[in-house]
Amino acid sequence: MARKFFVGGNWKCNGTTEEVKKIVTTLNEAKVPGEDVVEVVVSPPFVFLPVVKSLLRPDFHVAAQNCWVRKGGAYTGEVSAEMLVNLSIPWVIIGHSERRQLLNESNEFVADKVAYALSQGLKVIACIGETLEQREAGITMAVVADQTKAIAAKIPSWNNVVLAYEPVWAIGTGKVATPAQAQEVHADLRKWIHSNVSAEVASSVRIIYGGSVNGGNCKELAVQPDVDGFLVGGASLKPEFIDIINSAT
Ligand SMILES: O=C(COP(=O)(O)O)NO
Repeated sequence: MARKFFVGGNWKCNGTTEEVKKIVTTLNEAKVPGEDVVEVVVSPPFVFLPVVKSLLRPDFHVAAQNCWVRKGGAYTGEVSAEMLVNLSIPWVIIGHSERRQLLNESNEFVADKVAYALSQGLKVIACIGETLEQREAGITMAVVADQTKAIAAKIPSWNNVVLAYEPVWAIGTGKVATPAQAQEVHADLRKWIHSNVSAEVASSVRIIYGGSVNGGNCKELAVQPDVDGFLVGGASLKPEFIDIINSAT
């Protein structure tokens, strides 16, 4: 089954109003393939979601970088899925490794968040990935399978889920996974989904790669059969993000 290429831009905790407006101008002026070829979703910090959404070209979409695990209420500092829906924000990134590590978000907690966000009608970029220690210990597949299993156990459908494999050792380090490393994990993840979810989901779910993707390395990654796109951090704040979008296969 042909899977539409997906390019996400995770702006993380960066930007001012002026800076995000400049990025949006660059995106709006970019010459890129149509939505039938590549799905582009940019993810500014919460505070800039309304302004980015109001200025962004209609064929690109926005995501929040997180949302709360249940209905809003006495949860100081949190942003609920309902609030994102109210702002017509269609996507949300959940389980990014920076949150798993810095805020101790467990596999279960991430899975509950994915399930709740889907239940409110959001589309989810669900992040998984192993640490350098886990890779060096040879347990990469066990770790990402556990992370995926927790999510699979809690969601009724994968229709609105994009799975982002982001090896922690490649995030922000400039040490991108080789095409072979990325393809190996993506293929194993698709096999795991085939055996534990369904053949249909395995062939249709997009598995995207994140971790030091840039304009120079995106093409050799994009041609890998089980790499369906990217979740880009640092480079999504730069004009080279357009090159990454244009690497869509
Ligand atoms: O965290 C990342 C990747 O970040 P970098 O591209 O800066 O490695 N995506 O969500």
